Amino acid sequence: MKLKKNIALVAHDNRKSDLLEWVGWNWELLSQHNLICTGTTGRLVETCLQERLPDGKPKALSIRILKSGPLGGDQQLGSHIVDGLIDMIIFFWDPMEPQPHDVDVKALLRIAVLYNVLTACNRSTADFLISSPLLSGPYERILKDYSNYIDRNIPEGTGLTVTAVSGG
Ligand SMILES: O=C(CO)COP(=O)(O)O
Repeated sequence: MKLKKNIALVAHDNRKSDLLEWVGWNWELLSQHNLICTGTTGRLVETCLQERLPDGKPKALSIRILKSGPLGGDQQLGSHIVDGLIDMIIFFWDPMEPQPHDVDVKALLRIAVLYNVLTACNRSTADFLISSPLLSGPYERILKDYSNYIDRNIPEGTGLTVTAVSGG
């Protein structure tokens, strides 16, 4: 993990105001990192940060806006995790309302655990993550070795040939 972190920011509609308040509180620190957001969250975060940047500095902001969550944004973010492009996720998901893309949300949270990505789903955890002394230095994220799984024997007769793929 480099000094400049790749931080994903995502919130469901009922939690967007909480996330924006948190972003507003931490704007100075956040604007020093690369931000990756799902669609609607991203547009709101961008506006929130641009309003706070000193005049003439909006270009200093590094923010990538993916598709909206229900339109595939969570899956895009999951794919970024698999590719090693995300260091931290601040994901204020809604514990009180089902989402049309609940399966995508679950998949995103699963893949974040699998790849040992820092994940905060509430404000207290987000506060602890953003104020961690580890944030301002390089950090080696330990990845579990899944080579036994990758090299597992597939029972004969499936018609499948398992070929090792570099990097798993
Ligand atoms: O639904 C989301 C995450 O599951 C967030 O999507 P939006 O940021 O597009 O609202």
